[in-house]
Amino acid sequence: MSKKPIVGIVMGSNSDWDTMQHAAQMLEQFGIAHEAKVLSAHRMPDDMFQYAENAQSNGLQAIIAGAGGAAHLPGMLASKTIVPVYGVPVASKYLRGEDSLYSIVQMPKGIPVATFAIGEAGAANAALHVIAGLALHDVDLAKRLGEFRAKQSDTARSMNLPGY
Ligand SMILES: Nc1c(C(=O)O)ncn1[C@@H]1O[C@H](COP(=O)(O)O)[C@@H](O)[C@H]1O
Repeated sequence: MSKKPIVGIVMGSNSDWDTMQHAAQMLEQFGIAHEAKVLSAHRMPDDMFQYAENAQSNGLQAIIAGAGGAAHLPGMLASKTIVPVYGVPVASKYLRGEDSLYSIVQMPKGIPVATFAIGEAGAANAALHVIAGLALHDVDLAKRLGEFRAKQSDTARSMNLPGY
């Protein structure tokens, strides 16, 4: 994307990309300029702090942060920026992402992270939620989001069950 990113997608490891690419695809589909990078609170804390500190001045309006296991990345980002953080729990190897979910969702009062479902649906929905926020001030985007929803309804209406 050549336009200046307004949404940052970050994740603790490149092993999270299978999940987080669904956020990127959704933003791409709606033409929202974004960036995607690996950023770990645990493995590169100084980089993570710098990213959060510069997020607002760099023009980011939302950060979608995915992490698995001891998923501190979204919460630590939120503690260093007032740009809204949308957390995506990535499914972990041993606890299937329940650890990621609880790590992200149980933020202390005062430092919010909007937390989504574990995995692919959570990543896509985080992007859709960001898009919905942007659409409040963008008539064309609102129209396209409405069309997306209508198409989804049509697909659901046309679902048949074998024998019924
Ligand atoms: N939860 C975090 C953080 C963090 O929160 O800073 N950094 C990496 N990780 C997670 O570790 C998992 C395993 O990472 P590797 O696959 O690289 O071993 C990933 O799901 C990543 O998000």
